Amino acid sequence: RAESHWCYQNQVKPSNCTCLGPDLWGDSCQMDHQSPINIATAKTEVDLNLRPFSFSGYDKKQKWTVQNNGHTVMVLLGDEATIAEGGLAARYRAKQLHLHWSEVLDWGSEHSLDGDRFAMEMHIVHEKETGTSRNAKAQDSKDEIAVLAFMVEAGARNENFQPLVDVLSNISRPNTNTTMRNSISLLELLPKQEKLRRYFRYLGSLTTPGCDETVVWTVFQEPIQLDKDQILAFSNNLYYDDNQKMTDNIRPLQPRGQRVVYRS
Ligand SMILES: Nc1nc(-c2ccc(Cl)c(S(N)(=O)=O)c2)cs1
Ligand SMILES: [Zn+2]
Repeated sequence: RAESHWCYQNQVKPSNCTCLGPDLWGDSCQMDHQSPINIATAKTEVDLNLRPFSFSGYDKKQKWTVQNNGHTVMVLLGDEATIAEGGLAARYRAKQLHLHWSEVLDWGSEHSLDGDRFAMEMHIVHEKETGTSRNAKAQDSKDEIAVLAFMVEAGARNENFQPLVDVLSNISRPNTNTTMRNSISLLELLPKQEKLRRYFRYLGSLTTPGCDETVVWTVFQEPIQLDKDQILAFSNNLYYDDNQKMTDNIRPLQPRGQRVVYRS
């Protein structure tokens, strides 16, 4: 029997075991420092080391490759942008950004803040810059990956996202790629920089298999705004496979356990 691939709950068909839903994900997915989690803001602890981030190359306008990989829409960021500070132990290089979403506008984020969920959640995935020496490549450190997570809420139209929204119809089918016509910079996709001083920090995992517990998470308090049509464009143009719309590509909340969530 062909190896069943992982999928989200709404893709699991009782008829035949087409794919493995979140309860059946393997690798590290059943361990106890997993993501996403609900962030109970009153229980977070201030950490004065959580200084503002310094963004380098985030202002560079790029024409990015965008792909539908069967689980999300992923923008390949070409190793040109890095982050440092922000309480991180090293500089991290931006590799890709992708999103999670729903057609239900208060259901589409992976993390929740005091139980509130948002229309979407955008993840910018970075890898730790290691020194040139080989032994610095500790692949299994708890902070090998740094993800910057931004909530997206329905509100004003966001012209900066339109170049991405416009190409979604070109990559409706899984395993298709396209290039964004207009070039935009990462910085233009984010809330204004002065709003990025307030964020939450905890150690967790990838929210997709193998769920490696190697992610230092940053969840920003300030949401990005897109208008309803822009948000719904993701569910209406993208497909998991031949006949199922890509929507609700969100992992269920995981137990926080004894982990402390810090705030800047
Ligand atoms: N093939 C795919 N990979 C991902 C992915 C990869 C790395 C990371 Cl870090 C993440 S997440 N959601 O934890 O930010 C998702 C999604 S779909
Ligand atoms: Zn993600």
